[in-house]
Amino acid sequence: MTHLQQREQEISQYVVTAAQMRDIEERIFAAGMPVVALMEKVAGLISRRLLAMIPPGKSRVGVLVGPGHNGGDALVVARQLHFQGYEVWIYNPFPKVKELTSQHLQYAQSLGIPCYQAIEQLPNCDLLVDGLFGFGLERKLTDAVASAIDHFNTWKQPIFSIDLPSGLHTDTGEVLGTTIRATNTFCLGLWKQGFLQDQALDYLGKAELIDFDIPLADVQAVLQDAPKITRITTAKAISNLPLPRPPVTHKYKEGHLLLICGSHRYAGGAILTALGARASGVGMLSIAVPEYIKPLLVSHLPEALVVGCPETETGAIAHLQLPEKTDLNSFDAIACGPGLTTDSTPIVQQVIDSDRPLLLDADGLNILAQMGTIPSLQKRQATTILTPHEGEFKRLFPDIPNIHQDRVKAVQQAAMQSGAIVLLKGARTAIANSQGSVWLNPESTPALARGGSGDVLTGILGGLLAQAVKKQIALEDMVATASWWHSQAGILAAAERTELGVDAFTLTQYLMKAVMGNG
Ligand SMILES: NC(=O)C1=CN([C@@H]2O[C@H](COP(=O)(O)OP(=O)(O)OC[C@H]3O[C@@H](n4cnc5c(N)ncnc54)[C@H](O)[C@@H]3O)[C@@H](O)[C@H]2O)[C@@H](O)CC1
Ligand SMILES: Nc1ncnc2c1ncn2[C@@H]1O[C@H](COP(=O)(O)OP(=O)(O)O)[C@@H](O)[C@H]1O
Ligand SMILES: [K+]
Repeated sequence: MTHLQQREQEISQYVVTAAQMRDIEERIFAAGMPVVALMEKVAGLISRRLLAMIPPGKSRVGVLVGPGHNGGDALVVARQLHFQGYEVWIYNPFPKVKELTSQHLQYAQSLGIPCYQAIEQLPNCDLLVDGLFGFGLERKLTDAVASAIDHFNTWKQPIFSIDLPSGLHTDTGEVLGTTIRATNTFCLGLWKQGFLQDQALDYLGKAELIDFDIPLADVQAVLQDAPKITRITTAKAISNLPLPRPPVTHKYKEGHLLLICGSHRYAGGAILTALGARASGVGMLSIAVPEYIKPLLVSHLPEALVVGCPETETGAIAHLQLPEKTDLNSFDAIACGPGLTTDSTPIVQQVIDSDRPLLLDADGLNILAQMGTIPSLQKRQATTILTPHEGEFKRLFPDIPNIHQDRVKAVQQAAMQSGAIVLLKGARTAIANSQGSVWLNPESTPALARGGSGDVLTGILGGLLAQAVKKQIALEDMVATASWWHSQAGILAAAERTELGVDAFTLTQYLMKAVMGNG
């Protein structure tokens, strides 16, 4: 691996808030880096990326300049594009701007770059560079600036945002009044938390990190006391996989997973979960289902040990009937929930009472919510993992408000309340443990917004957990890896089959490819 690749891997795993970014920046300036030199450097990197991206023949550029250093960055970009032969117009409606920004504005004007205060004066451009606000935005946008942003959003031209689409909250990704809808965003220095929150995705366009050589020592110095927020990178996710296997091993050393899933009503969910578990490489897979659907599971997964259980009148599992000499202690991990219906309450209680690492999903979560025994999870001796989508999350944690406003905070609170590792599903899945550490999945695809794709995740994760227990890999890391794997398989499948082509069964068929392609 080259030095640059290593740097890219390291820097891309950090996620910061605006306050942390400011502290990091201050350390750099305090160490002697001149503010003006850093701005010149950062804007130079932005210009270089822009020049590589602007299609040939597109030479008319509008540059939107705000009152702070985001505006300063934009002015340096404007000057550099001007020297590259582009026709540049500046839009700056602010009567008062920061000192450095003001100097750049003065110099740009001295070069003959026109600067306008009113939108109407801005001629038709091929593209816009948005330097209105970056991480310094604190208040809601109103009045003239807000209507200017709304106006630019009606333009058809591409908009390249510097650092953040102007108007977006750096930490929560919330729209502060209104926000530029960017086609591309150049996130400066370190990934900001808002980039990994669902509500920001409509505005970010294609986001990329512009690394401007922030010393890792400064990042670590600022982040050490805060709860650790990690962006799940491919390199890290792959390194957590139980690969390579030791040459001398046997099936029980590679983890034994018990899946408890399915009902007459939801037989398919059991198959999808099991196929996800199969792809995880788990050494032994046992699947407890209602007796009636046992033949179905056997026909799909001939390698699995399928345990038919007595049924309720409604066709749900009434109670577990494990084979002779087997009890819950025989398993390295248990995954329980997909397709159970809410008639399998005693089973959920039984697995909670066990001392095995336990993953609860779907109806496992609904039953848990009905029982109202979340605090009792704290007493479990082994790790509990909850994987709710937003609906399940609200039923489980009704007192955590505003889940949409800040999913990172919501998942942290849920993990602390329950003592469990909580994986909150979504476009940008967020995972937290009870110590407040968070993992965010930066890439996924809306192709996964389909019934059954969560069942597949439960299978992958269950299978990885069983292996992690055997290999003493931190379970949090496995939860992060499972989330990454699930999304990458979706991305790969969607690339080959469009976003309409990724039904949950198809997704299971892309799981191995996703790892092989990144190995
Ligand atoms: N992170 C770094 O180390 C670097 C940051 N730089 C740039 O500096 C930016 C941050 O600069 P600033 O701290 O000056 O902040 P911004 O440029 O994001 O904007 C803050 C300015 O907007 C005003 N403001 C805030 N909310 C407002 C509202 N609702 N309506 C009207 N005005 C409002 C503030 O009073 C302040 O003047 C970054 O986003 C980035 O573009 C780069 O220049 C260099 C390196
Ligand atoms: N817009 C989206 N972008 C990316 N991933 C998504 C999106 N919508 C849903 N997903 C993912 O798809 C899965 C859906 O799971 P879930 O809601 O439990 O479905 P089901 O219960 O039908 O299997 C989750 O892993 C979720 O993160
Ligand atoms: K911006």
